This record gives sequence, C-alpha cells and structure tokens, in this order.
Amino acid sequence: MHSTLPIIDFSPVLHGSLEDRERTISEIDKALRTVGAFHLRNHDIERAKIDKWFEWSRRFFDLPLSEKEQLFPTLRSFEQGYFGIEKEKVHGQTALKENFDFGDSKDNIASCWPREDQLPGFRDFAMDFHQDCSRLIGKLLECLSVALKLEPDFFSHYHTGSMFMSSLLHYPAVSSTSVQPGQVVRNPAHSDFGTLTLLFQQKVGGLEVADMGSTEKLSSAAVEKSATFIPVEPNPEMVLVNVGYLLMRWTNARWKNSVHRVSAPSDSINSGSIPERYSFAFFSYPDAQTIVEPLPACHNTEIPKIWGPINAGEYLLSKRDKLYSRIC
Ligand SMILES: O=C(O)CCC(=O)C(=O)O
Ligand SMILES: [Fe+2]
Repeated sequence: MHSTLPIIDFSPVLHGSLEDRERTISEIDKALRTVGAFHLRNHDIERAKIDKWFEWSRRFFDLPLSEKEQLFPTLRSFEQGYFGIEKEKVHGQTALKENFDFGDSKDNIASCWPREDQLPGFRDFAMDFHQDCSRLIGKLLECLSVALKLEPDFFSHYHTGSMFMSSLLHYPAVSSTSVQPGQVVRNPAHSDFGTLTLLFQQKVGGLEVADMGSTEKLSSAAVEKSATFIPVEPNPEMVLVNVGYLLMRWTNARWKNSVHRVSAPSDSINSGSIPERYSFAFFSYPDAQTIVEPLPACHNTEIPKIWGPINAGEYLLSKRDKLYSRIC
C-alpha cells in the first residue's frame, strides 16, 4: 500500500532516449493505477514563471470586491469569470474560496476579464500561462496514449483545448478558533470532472489526495470514508497531476478519479489563524462533442465494461451547473 505520493521526473520524456521515455511512461501508468495522482518535476514550465503567475494571482484577488464582482460569469457555453466566496457547493458543503476561471474559447468574452487599466498585462500573462499548461497536458496525453498502446496522438485528437479551463484560487485566512479539529474548511473531498488536472500550490499547504489504491470505492463520499489520505506538501518545483472522472470512464477504471480535499494545514490549527492560500488548477476536458466510452484496450471478457457512452460536453455542463449555487 502506498502512503506517499509518487514523484515522476519528466525530463526523460522531454529530452531522453526512447528507452528512458518508455520507462517514465510505465512509471506514470503505475502511479495512476495505484494512487491516481503524482508529483511531476522537470516539467518544463519555469519556476520563475510560476512564481510570477502567483504574484498576478495575488494582485487579481487584491482588487476591490466590487470590481471583481463585475467580472461575473456568463451562461454562454461554459462559465468563465469571477466566483466569490461561498458561491460554490461541493456535495452540499460550501467551499470557502474565491476563484477566477478562464479558457481559450470563442466565448472568452471581454467582460469576464479585468480591464487593462485595472491590471495591465494580466490577461496576456494569463493566456500565456494557459498555453504553457495546454502544452504540458498535450505531452502527458501522449504518454497516456502510449501507456495504453494506442497511437501517440490518440487522446490529443479529442483535446484541441477548446474546453480547457484555468482556475486561479484564493482561500482567505480564517480564525482557527472557528474550526473544529479534523474539519475540512477549504475544499471538501471531490474528484475533478475531466481528463487530467494540473495543480500548482504556493507556500500554504493543506491539500490531500486519497490513495486510490487503499480503497475499492470510487465515489468521493465513499472514498473519503475508506481511503488513506496523503498530504501534498507545496513544492515550487512540482506540479500535481491527477485523474478526473471522464478519464476514469474512458479507461474503465484502470486509472481511477483522484479524490482530493483541502483542509487547514496541520501546523496552523493551534496557531490562532489559518493563513490564506493560493493555488492554481488547470483542468483538461475533452472537446464538447466527444463521446467517452471505455476503450477496447481497457476491457475484455474478464474485465467487463463498467460504463456506457457519455457525451463529454453535456456531462461537463451538468456538473458545472450543479457546482455553482448562483445562476447569473
Ligand atoms: O486548491 C487546491 O489545491 C485544490 C483545488 C481543487 O481541487 C479544484 O479546484 O478542483
Ligand atoms: Fe479538484
């Protein structure tokens, strides 16, 4: 049984020989078959750029609330814009966070972005970082295709990026006297909806991932009751990679969706105050028209198909609708 998060060095995939590359791909497969998530290092997104992105994040969330609230999401296709504190409900629990979501679709309309005179350069930097993450996802999807003995571009065909979503997250500081020991105050246990998620966290931790190898369960509530959780210590050199629900269906649960949550960091509980936390999630979702169905490589007479086909766009929209209590 695993009790630590696997760490995978990506440089053999980016710069190594065919043999090195294959070895890393089987490490990725193993990490996803057991824990369901791993820390990736040497992933080619520069440390200085990540630090800079978190500086932008701070500047964004420091804008007056009245200005952020102008950036309200639209109902056109996929919601983008600012979501204020307590707007999101995960399994009926309120998440104490604010987030700013954006993508690269035609619906990426100007009213969801801060104006240039409010935050000059923010939008360009944000889109540039979004592209860096899209490229990294492209390389990871290639590894996943090879791991399943499919053509290297198999998954990329369904991931043009039209549905990729960036999400800047800010959890405000809260007084620890208002928190019961063991209570999850920041982000209740859930799994993500899409294919793979990249998660960057700044100094303040609290993120924990379920070791999916320690449980037979798949739903977040059942996993939370039965699994061992692994703390994901913030490390500026690493990005967390985890499996979302649609990839689990695609692979007939060879790779299970990673259940994760954000609690108060353990060292802050007795200190009077739980410090604010910044993180950044990049969600890769398949293109809207994609039909996701267990791949032939992942089922046979001994391993029956668990799920039928599902339309990715319809599924994602229904999940986003449920997530946000506010309808604009
Ligand atoms: O803030 C974090 O580290 C987790 C965020 C997350 O899991 C999500 O937005 O889906
Ligand atoms: Fe998540």
